[in-house]
Amino acid sequence: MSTGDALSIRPQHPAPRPLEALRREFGWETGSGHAGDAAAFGVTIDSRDVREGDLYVGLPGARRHGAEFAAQAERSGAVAVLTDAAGLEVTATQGLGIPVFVSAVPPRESLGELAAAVYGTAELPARVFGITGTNGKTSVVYLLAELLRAAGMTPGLSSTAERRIGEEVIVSNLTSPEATELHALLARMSEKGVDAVALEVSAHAVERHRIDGVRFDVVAFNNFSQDHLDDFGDMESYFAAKLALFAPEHAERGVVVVDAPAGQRVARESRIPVTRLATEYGQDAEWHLAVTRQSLDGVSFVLQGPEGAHFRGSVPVFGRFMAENAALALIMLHEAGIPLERVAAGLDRGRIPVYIPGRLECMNPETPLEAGPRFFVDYGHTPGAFAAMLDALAEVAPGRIIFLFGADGDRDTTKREEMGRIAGAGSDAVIVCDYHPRSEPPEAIRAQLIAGVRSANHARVFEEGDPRTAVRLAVSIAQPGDVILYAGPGHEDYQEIAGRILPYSAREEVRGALREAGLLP
Ligand SMILES: CC(=O)N[C@H]1[C@@H](OP(=O)(O)OP(=O)(O)OC[C@H]2O[C@@H](n3ccc(=O)[nH]c3=O)[C@H](O)[C@@H]2O)O[C@H](CO)[C@@H](O)[C@@H]1O[C@H](C)C(=O)N[C@@H](C)C(=O)N[C@H](CCC(=O)O)C(=O)O
Ligand SMILES: Nc1ncnc2c1ncn2[C@@H]1O[C@H](COP(=O)(O)OP(=O)(O)OP(=O)(O)O)[C@@H](O)[C@H]1O
Repeated sequence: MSTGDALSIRPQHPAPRPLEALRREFGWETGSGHAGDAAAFGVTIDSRDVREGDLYVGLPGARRHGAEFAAQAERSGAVAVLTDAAGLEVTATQGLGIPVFVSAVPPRESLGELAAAVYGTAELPARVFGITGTNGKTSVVYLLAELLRAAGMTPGLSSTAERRIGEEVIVSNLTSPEATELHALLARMSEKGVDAVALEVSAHAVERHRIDGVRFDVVAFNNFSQDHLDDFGDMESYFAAKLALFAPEHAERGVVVVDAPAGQRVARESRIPVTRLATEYGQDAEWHLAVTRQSLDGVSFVLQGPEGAHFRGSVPVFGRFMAENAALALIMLHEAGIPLERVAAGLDRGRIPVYIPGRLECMNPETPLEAGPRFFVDYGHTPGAFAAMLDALAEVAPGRIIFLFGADGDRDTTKREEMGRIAGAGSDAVIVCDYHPRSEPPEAIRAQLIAGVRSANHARVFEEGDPRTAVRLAVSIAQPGDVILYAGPGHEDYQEIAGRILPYSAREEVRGALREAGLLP
């Protein structure tokens, strides 16, 4: 079941929270109206997501003040508004019939605790797992869910691709939901008997109080490389936002991949106890991972930890880093007191049957390599992800590598040349197409990417703005045994061009192109 157009998943049986009690607990002033004996059943910061009985929180934003939407929230059933002093002024002219409360501290700073109070999620019976890092968070979340299922548990998850509780699914627009959405989701998970929750935690989420009010049993850090410099300004601030997750106010304990200096620094500077994973035996760590076999169809590994803890298994997705993602997820379970033997008992010879939507997803796994190319669709959009994927492919690709990609408009522009350079250095042919140009001229974005590719002075470069044509061009130049990797769109089903959201599914397009070429039935 999908939840249609709703912006958030809500509990079906919310308890009433008297407004006056909330007002006193959080120390709000009454700006206008009276709480009376009204009660809130939910809380949201988005007027478009208001349900009957909600407390609407009008936050200042980059473009608008949320208080501007208070009247709209009232029309949709909000029973009260919470805002700041500036927001109170904004509401003064709206003729509201519901009370307006004013918080002395910026309301965002207490949003997590407020949402936990409204939805009753401050103490959860479920174990909660969180993963942060630049690349691979979504993959780790799906692996966690699969391993928890194997251990006999009922997982719920929140990732860039979707929020999921069993068959109840909502497509996400943020990697990490706002606190109000997150606590509503957790409340619904509790209703559905979820006993383990896997959450992707972006740096934005830590910095913008989106995870406040959640107590993680185990958090993990996998890797760190350039991304989001448009938001964080520099790498140190971006790093600091991720490191801040490793603090007692957020989590009990942590797991850190220490192959690279960033991970070693997280392990050193963490304010909670951490255990370390290394993929090199020389590296000082409690856990070590060794890849034992790999092919285009997946990777097998052995994981060894303290006091004889070990796991031998495989993942049906290629790349050493996928083994690392799986190892990280396994250690997180171990740290939460779920024995690896219990996980193994729920699997067939250690095979983790994970499906990660749009992450190195092979669109034609049945095509014999001697009959045609294999086409993968991926969500990678950072230099770090490109390097990891292309290094991994270099180890397993039987033929040439054809790399198809574009880059986000209106987002971190400084990573484009490096993405192009890595694409050029690691592939035999590169096709540069459009991704989400947004308000930028698409040809200017392509030119930056192509300059990067040419700086590697290696691959053949094709420019084809229309991704539908680019996909077909890739199929037409590929030979049996070649691998085509289309990085960027992953699971997405839209393209954002000049303020318009247009339907576009890379996966559907690739399937169509493969069918036209006789490579899919
Ligand atoms: C650039 C940015 O961070 N924008 C976020 C921000 O929007 P804003 O400040 O521009 O908000 P605004 O449009 O001025 O509106 C102000 C307030 O009015 C409310 N509003 C607005 C319009 C309306 O009709 N009704 C209404 O209630 C909004 O909910 C908001 O609370 O506040 C919104 C509500 O809190 C966020 O949803 C929105 O995230 C956008 C969608 C976004 O793309 N954020 C990115 C940067 C992000 O968070 N990314 C990370 C990392 C992803 C990764 O690692 O790959 C993530 O976790 O997703
Ligand atoms: N451990 C890893 N190290 C480096 N790259 C990885 C790793 N795991 C996955 N990747 C690459 O990064 C891409 C994005 O992976 P994934 O979506 O899991 O990351 P993410 O951190 O969730 O990113 P986002 O928050 O933008 O969704 C993958 O498709 C793959 O190309």
